Amino acid sequence: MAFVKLNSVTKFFSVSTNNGEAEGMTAILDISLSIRRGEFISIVGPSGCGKSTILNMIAGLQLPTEGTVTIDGKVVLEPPPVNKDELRDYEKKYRFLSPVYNSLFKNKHRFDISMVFQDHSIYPWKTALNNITFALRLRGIAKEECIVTAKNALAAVGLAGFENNYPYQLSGGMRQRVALARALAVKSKILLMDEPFGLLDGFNRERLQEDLSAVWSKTSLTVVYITHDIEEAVYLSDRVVLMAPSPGVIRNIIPVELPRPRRRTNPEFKEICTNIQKIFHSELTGEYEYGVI
Ligand SMILES: Nc1ncnc2c1ncn2[C@@H]1O[C@H](COP(=O)(O)OP(=O)(O)OP(=O)(O)O)[C@@H](O)[C@H]1O
Repeated sequence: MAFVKLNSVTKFFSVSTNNGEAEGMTAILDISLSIRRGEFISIVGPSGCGKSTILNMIAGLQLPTEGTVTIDGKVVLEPPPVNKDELRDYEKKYRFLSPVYNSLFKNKHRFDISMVFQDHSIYPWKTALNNITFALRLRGIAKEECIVTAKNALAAVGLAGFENNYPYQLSGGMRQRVALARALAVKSKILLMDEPFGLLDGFNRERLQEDLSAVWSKTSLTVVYITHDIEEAVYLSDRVVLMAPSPGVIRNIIPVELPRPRRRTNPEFKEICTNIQKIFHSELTGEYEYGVI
């Protein structure tokens, strides 16, 4: 059964032209996608095809223009009402979007989602440990438990011994590990990752992919992962969703049925990567680089 579901979702943005007139653009058109609980799914596609827009709608940060996004059968975000009284109820209903409200309304329904972005988004004035304990404290967890959980999360991503380092005392890869540790520590059910390793060098990126895959295998976390890197998508995912632009649509969904941990040198692994590249070659025109779209 689908855990995260996009039902015929279209997203339309209005933008202003050079002469100040409003103009519309359809970022994604009629997208349907069902993601199983505990599944690791990657969305791959050229720049501007709507990958981040999909992630934002799952997170409840953007509202679909048409269609719905549901998590566990519940609509993530409904259009705001025009009537003032109804608006008050609407705001109450969607308080879960703020972690502070999450801790205040623990027993109310909420969608447990963590996000990791390309720029690590960790607080520069807090140590690695305190970046994580802060997120846990917001969820109403007791101080002592926060410290234990944060230490374990840092150890899980290879940062034991760096608890008291500030972000400026860590490398880019280590900072991204802190962001990953924070996302894992809060024990959300869904992890949304928007090109999280995109700024790292090849060596660091591969190490982080391996660690993410190992950590994910031990959880029941549902992951939606955005990348431009086909090899990365095949390494990490149960299924790879291929998108095409203008407007953004799903072209193909490719299952990756290889045992884990995966080996990039495995001929079957390479074959899947090559097949996906072929699909892109046949679908798209324009600039194309080996392995990265
Ligand atoms: N708030 C917005 N207002 C107007 N247009 C937007 C807005 N957000 C996104 N778009 C447009 O929607 C389209 C899809 O954007 P989106 O960021 O989802 O693409 P993407 O596939 O994630 O791109 P990239 O790989 O470059 O990050 C783009 O053409 C973008 O310009």
